[in-house]
Amino acid sequence: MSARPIAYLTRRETFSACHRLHSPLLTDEENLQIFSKCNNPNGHGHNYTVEVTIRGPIDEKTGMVMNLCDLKLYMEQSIMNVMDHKNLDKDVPHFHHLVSTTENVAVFIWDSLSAHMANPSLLYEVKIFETEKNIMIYRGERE
Ligand SMILES: Nc1nc2c(c(=O)[nH]1)N=C([C@H](O)[C@H](O)COP(=O)(O)OP(=O)(O)OP(=O)(O)O)CN2
Ligand SMILES: [Zn+2]
Repeated sequence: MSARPIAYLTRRETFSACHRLHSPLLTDEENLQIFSKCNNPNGHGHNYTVEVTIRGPIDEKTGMVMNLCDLKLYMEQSIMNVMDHKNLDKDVPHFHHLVSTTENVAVFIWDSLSAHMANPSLLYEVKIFETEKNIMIYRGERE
């Protein structure tokens, strides 16, 4: 029996949210110095694009790594229902005490997807375009 080919499957979603960069671990002065305009108490918004990539063997019977309908559902549960048209800092409990940088948003999405997926070991990458110029990647690595 020959080894099954490994493929990568990506689905993209976009969501809109507002936030303010303010860390509870820093003083008000430090927050202003580090985050400058992004520390404005009025907050600001982004149209985020998120790409979730699945990596795994192509099933010989279904011809799929994962059914895209399942990935769509996982992304709705983990991303769209939780963050779309929300204030990340006020509406998402995870960010009540954690600064809502895109790095932290990416880790939050990874952990949330892992909790919803039938086989979380297939999750390969979460990539977020915060703006057209600012892009974050998280692959579940920790040190
Ligand atoms: N490491 C991080 N640094 C910054 C983050 C972040 O999430 N991680 N976030 C911000 C701000 O929230 C915001 O995203 C910065 O936006 P802005 O400077 O407006 O974005 P652009 O670089 O695309 O804007 P231009 O002014 O057109 O260059 C800041 N830092
Ligand atoms: Zn921002």
